[in-house]
Amino acid sequence: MIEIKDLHKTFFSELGTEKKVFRGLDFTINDGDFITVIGSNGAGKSTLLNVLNGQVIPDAGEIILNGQNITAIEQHKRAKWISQVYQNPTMGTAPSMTVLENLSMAKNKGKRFNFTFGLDTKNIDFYKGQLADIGLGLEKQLHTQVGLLSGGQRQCLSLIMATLNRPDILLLDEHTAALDPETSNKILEKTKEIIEKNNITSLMITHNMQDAITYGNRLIMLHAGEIIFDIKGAEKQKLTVEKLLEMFKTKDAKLSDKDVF
Ligand SMILES: Nc1ncnc2c1ncn2[C@@H]1O[C@H](COP(=O)(O)OP(=O)(O)OP(=O)(O)O)[C@@H](O)[C@H]1O
Repeated sequence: MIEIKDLHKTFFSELGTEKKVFRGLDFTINDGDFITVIGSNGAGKSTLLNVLNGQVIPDAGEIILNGQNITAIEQHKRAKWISQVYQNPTMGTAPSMTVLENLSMAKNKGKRFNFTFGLDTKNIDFYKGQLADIGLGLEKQLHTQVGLLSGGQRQCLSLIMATLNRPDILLLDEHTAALDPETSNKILEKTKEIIEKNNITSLMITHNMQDAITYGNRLIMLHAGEIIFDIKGAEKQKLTVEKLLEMFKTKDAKLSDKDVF
């Protein structure tokens, strides 16, 4: 379980203007939740993920992971528990290394003397099976440099690398937004399969309303740093794109009366 308690975060631009992104957010993520996160531009979606992964340190508040306060734990140390796939396919993989080298590195993440473990040849069949499932031909390119792969192939690899050691939480920041619709669907279906099979607690940001409805057991709508809708289970299954768009229109009225701007 992850508890976010009374989270505050303000950014200052170079010109000194301030942007209060979170003003006391409370949010609990239950074990096994697969939460889709939607919301307007600048609502704080990526900042929420960055607070969880340790890239952004909150001004106040606490992040509690399975009872442990991890608020002050550095990003590279949290990587043991928290994995992320980014929107940009060039992030999350090492371009000058081969597919198999990248997978081997991910498998050994968190162990001492990573690189001396060398290639993880004993799991090659498993890797080939995972890569073949997605249908982008990667299983035949284990010895290809990752920098030469297509964006879709790199995202496929990033997803498999991020989930190899079953993280406590998987963060997906619009991880299929840069892909064509067919490739995006393939990666989303594989994402769902991996999450469900391994029961990985996950948050997925998307601007695609249909994907937000189709995937996951819970949907949150973030606006001006507040969760204005939190829809679960059977209620979520009844959602339609039209209904979500209607809900979007009520977003300003849903904000609490804290000092927003
Ligand atoms: N490192 C930073 N420095 C300054 N401002 C930042 C920083 N990170 C985020 N912000 C600002 O905080 C606000 C929230 O940003 P965030 O990226 O979390 O929004 P978002 O909901 O993910 O938006 P989008 O849908 O456009 O990606 C924005 O106004 C953004 O400009």
